[in-house]
Amino acid sequence: MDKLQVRAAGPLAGEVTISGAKNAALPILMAAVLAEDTMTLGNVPVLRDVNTTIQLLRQLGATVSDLDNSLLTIDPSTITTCVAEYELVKTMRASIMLLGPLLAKYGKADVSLPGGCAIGARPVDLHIQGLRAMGADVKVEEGYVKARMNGRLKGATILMDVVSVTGTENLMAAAALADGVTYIENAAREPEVVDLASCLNAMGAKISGAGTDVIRIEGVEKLHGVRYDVMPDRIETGTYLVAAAATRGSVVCRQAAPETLEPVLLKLEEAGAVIERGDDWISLDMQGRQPKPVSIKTAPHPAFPTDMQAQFCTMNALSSGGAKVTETIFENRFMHVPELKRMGAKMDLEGNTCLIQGIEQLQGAQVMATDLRASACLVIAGLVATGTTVVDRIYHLDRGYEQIEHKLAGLGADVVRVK
Ligand SMILES: CC(=O)N[C@H]1[C@@H](OP(=O)(O)OP(=O)(O)OC[C@H]2O[C@@H](n3ccc(=O)[nH]c3=O)[C@H](O)[C@@H]2O)O[C@H](CO)[C@@H](O)[C@@H]1O
Ligand SMILES: C=C(OP(=O)(O)O)C(=O)O
Repeated sequence: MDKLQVRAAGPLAGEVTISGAKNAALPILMAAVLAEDTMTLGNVPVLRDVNTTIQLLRQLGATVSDLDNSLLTIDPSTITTCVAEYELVKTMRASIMLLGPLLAKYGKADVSLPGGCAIGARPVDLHIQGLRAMGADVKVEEGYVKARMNGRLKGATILMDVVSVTGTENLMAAAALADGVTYIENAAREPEVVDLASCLNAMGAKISGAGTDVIRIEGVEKLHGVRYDVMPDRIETGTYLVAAAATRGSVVCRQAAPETLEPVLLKLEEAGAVIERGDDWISLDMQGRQPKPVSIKTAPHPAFPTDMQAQFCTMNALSSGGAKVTETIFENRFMHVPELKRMGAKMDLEGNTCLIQGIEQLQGAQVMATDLRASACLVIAGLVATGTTVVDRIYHLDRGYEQIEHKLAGLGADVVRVK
């Protein structure tokens, strides 16, 4: 199993090119199922989750090219089965986003239940309720969500009890081919929802309101293939910005989307970073200063993203004072805290809040990555720790960060992958 060996090498400095967003690429790849002909997707990140999605689509019978220079073609017209098997689904929760598109296009879908994961139970009840509201017969049997619809789904008004990103995406994609108008109320407003809506609209869908909490989808009979470029990854961008801040360094993120990252940039400024932004770049400069503590509370967009919480825990652990980090989205997303404590961090959990007292330096240790962003926060910790930090189980990291060791090395970090 691969590990990352990290040693402190001073402040990070330089430029890093941001990849396409995992959380936009995955729903867009799954929504390709809705097209009548070939989709050509650009800026697709080379990630384990993208690879899993390619395998899932091929298992359905779709003709999918190999990922070449961030380009991927998907011809869904060769699909022969609507079953997404457990073996692949269990490795990636986002597989549930095949449910809506398969059901809308073929009238049936059997998608394995993804199960719980390290950060929380993550039920899919809202996905199921929404499809039922559109007239589908949906059962959970033998570990599978089995959905059936005779004819087209029917437009409906769906009120989401909880703001759900993939729930909104699944239902929006399904409604694109429904008969009539669907309203999704209390919809997720994340930029990745907007990117999926833009892709669907380019395919011929009639979606308005994406990015607000009410999305209107006027169903159409058919969608066609298009060429579409996936948006930049705001969480990858935020991770490199925090890595630079924690090391008291500087970084320029190229091919980024600053407008998708406002809550993170504001908190980095509060930490003392000098931030500048252009159309597609963001720079951060700590001018050698130790980060100031910043308290955060995660919540749905446009508030502070849960996917940046772990990285901010590390930055606060190295800050000049005390901070409070509150997680409101996932019930178990502090698995990194005991690992950071093994590196000498001063932090304590009280319910869904982590109380952190910053110190000057952490100590290298062997640590275990438990989920994607927890892994990233441990790598950042290693960049400023004495001695060597070995981060185990980095297959989590490979789900969401393209070539992290090469990108960090480009910024002057001493990070090596060991087999
Ligand atoms: C592939 C992808 O885009 N993943 C992102 C997506 O995950 P994902 O879409 O799975 O997360 P959700 O937005 O659905 O989860 C938000 C909350 O809603 C709850 N919930 C969700 C669905 C449901 O049917 N019932 C229910 O109760 C969840 O348990 C959680 O407490 O948004 C999360 C929150 O921004 C991010 O951390 C993930 O990186
Ligand atoms: C939790 C995440 O992803 P997923 O929903 O794919 O598990 C994440 O990207 O931080």
